Amino acid sequence: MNIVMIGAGYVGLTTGACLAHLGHSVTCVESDPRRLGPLRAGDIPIYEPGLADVVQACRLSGRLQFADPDTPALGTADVVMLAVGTPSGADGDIDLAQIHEAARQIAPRLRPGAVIAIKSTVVAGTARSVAALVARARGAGDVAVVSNPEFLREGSALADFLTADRIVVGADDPAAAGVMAALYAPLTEQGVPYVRTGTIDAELIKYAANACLALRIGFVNELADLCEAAGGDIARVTEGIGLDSRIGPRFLQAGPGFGGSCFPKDTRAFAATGRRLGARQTVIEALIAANEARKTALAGRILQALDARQNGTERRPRRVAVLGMAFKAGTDDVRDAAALSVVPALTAAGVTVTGHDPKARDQAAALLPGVGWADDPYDAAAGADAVVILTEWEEYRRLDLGRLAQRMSGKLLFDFRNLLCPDAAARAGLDCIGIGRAAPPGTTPAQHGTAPKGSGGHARVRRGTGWLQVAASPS
Ligand SMILES: NC(=O)c1ccc[n+]([C@@H]2O[C@H](COP(=O)([O-])OP(=O)(O)OC[C@H]3O[C@@H](n4cnc5c(N)ncnc54)[C@H](O)[C@@H]3O)[C@@H](O)[C@H]2O)c1
Ligand SMILES: O=c1ccn([C@@H]2O[C@H](COP(=O)(O)OP(=O)(O)O[C@H]3O[C@H](CO)[C@@H](O)[C@H](O)[C@H]3O)[C@@H](O)[C@H]2O)c(=O)[nH]1
Repeated sequence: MNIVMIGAGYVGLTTGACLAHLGHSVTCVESDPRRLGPLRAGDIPIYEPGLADVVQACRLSGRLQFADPDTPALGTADVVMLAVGTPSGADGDIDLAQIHEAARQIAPRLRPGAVIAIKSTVVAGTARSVAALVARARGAGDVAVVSNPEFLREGSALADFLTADRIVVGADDPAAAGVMAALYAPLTEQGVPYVRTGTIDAELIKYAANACLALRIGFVNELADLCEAAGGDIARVTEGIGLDSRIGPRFLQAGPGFGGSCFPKDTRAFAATGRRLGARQTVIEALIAANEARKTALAGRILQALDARQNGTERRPRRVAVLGMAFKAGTDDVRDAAALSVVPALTAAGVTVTGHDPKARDQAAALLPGVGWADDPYDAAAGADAVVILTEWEEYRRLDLGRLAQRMSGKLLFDFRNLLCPDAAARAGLDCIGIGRAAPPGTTPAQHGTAPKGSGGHARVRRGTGWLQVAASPS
């Protein structure tokens, strides 16, 4: 089939390359020259493991091409997929401007019977409103609009697409449903489950899936706080609950709070949809607040421990190495990453920050002025009072703690991904403060702050009898 993919970002590029890999003829259309330029030159403008090889192979086979929005490929497309951004707008609700703009651009140029498939994450009712927009632009209702949400994760996007847990297609038009079934036949013939619904249900499935996964993480993060307070160990507790087959072991890793381009924005849009339609999602509203407060409170925890290590009244400049800018390992994406909350709060408190990330340094540097950058974690740690791990990169899991300790001037190690063994850290002379387990003797136990109403986006972290004000994320 002839496919045109509008938007060659994390989803469009991966999905387009995978559809070409499955035998379709795909043109990826990109309006941003900073992305289109490298793609046309044979480079990949994002980091996604394995993607460069698939793109290269499909280009050479002639099944994958890159074009600007003027491409004639639109006129012969069987399916045009929209994989443009759907960021948060006012009040957390979705901003559909890119979807509407793309639909307006392509509508007059499609052949009758073509199908528009919305791959972007969009709120319930979007496919229907886009169908009306397209019909108005064409003066005819001869192009159907279906919902085909994407469930891939960054860092494992290829495998997530090619061996998906399920494909969801929401189509209100039977002929369009048939076209989509043919598109995905190479995967469904290999046993990938295929869920056919109406457009509204498909749109709701996407948000419900993300909300459900985010809730697990929100729950396990608060459970970690309880473990710390009670003297438990979150790893043992999640192992114990995860063996219940109704719960399962995945997505139970406590950490700095969920980030990325999807969970924060999609939970906000889900909650906003509930408010707009008079069906409040109060559980999700609480989750959003808890997750934001958690990220903000991390910096308070670091500052509190640094303060506790200052001797007497003399205050000397404090230095912190922050390892991990990406919102998770395996990607260069920093959207809503914990680092974007933690680092500005540290610098606002007068701390000198040196950052490191194996893939996301450039993206982070553009958003974090005033931060120094190091090429490896040991250089980042040089002279640092504390080292803070925010992303679960494999190279941080394998850190040589003795070497790290030698480079540092202090001995605080905040392992906010629980990558390291506290005993090994102690042997290296470091006080390793993880998530959801007892703090090492002599270090300050966790005290978890919240961002109370009217705090203007600042979190207050309980500190002795007073409150420490910590600047919130700019994101
Ligand atoms: N990133 C993920 O892991 C993921 C997974 C599933 C779903 N989603 C959803 O998929 C959508 C895209 O996400 P993303 O992370 O790939 O975003 P992205 O910002 O990386 O990519 C979107 C691309 O679309 C391009 N674009 C916008 N308007 C265009 C137009 N009219 N013509 C051509 N190109 C245009 C932009 O320049 C950009 O490169 C969002 O709705 C997101 O919620 C993302
Ligand atoms: O046990 C866990 C799992 C994840 N996270 C965090 O949760 C966030 C999201 O992680 P993940 O879901 O792995 O990455 P995404 O690439 O954002 O993928 C999510 O968002 C996509 C966009 O909607 C969906 O397609 C995917 O199915 C959904 O998993 C990151 O900050 C992770 O560090 C945890 O803290 N603990």
